[in-house]
Amino acid sequence: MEAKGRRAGVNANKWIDISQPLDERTAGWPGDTPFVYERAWRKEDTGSVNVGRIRMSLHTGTHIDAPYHFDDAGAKAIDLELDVYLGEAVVVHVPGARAIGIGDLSGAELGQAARLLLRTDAWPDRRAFPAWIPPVEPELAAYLAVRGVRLLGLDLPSVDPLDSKELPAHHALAAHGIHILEGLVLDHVEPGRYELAALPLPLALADGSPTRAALRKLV
Ligand SMILES: Nc1ccccc1C(=O)C[C@H](N)C(=O)O
Ligand SMILES: [Zn+2]
Ligand SMILES: [Zn+2]
Repeated sequence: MEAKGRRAGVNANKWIDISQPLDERTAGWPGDTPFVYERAWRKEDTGSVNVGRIRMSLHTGTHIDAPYHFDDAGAKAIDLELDVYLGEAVVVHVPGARAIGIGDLSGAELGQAARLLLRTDAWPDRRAFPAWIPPVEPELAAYLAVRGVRLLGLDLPSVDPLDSKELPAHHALAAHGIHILEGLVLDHVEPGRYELAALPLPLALADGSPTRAALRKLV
């Protein structure tokens, strides 16, 4: 007989939410479409149900970038391989970095994980868009690709400087087959090995997708 608390769904090793809540106060990219939820139909009126609709930039809160975001010939959200967004991930703490490069990861245990999540702590107040973020150095892409990394996630709204037009890190990562997950919440996550789930929506034409990202400690 299974011990109490060990049944499926009541496991002590719970999934941890690492997503930003989406509401009117979520800090979007300056000038981009703000998040709005509204009830298209109200239960008072329909007699049966509330039916909501949302309007938002796909790059709001916790989201993935489809390559089409920065490459007109790039893959759309629906085309992205599910395996990239499900599986073992390593969380590495890189606090206080001016930029995130190979040197910041040399001491880290990347192990066999194909997914690397960087906890920078550089966006402490997520209700306001940051004035500055530490960018990912494009040279990191080749270093990670050699180690088998296929997804780079971080607790920042971009992997490039906020005013960048060339987006060197986005392009370098894509050129090395590394997908991008932005806007994570990792304040409460200790470095280590986890299982990650962060699937994009099957948006057929889209340049990105919001995602509900979650981690579970690997034991
Ligand atoms: N929403 C925008 C509007 C204008 C210019 C850039 C963005 C971005 O979102 C860039 C960011 N590096 C991103 O991939 O999420
Ligand atoms: Zn994005
Ligand atoms: Zn991006």
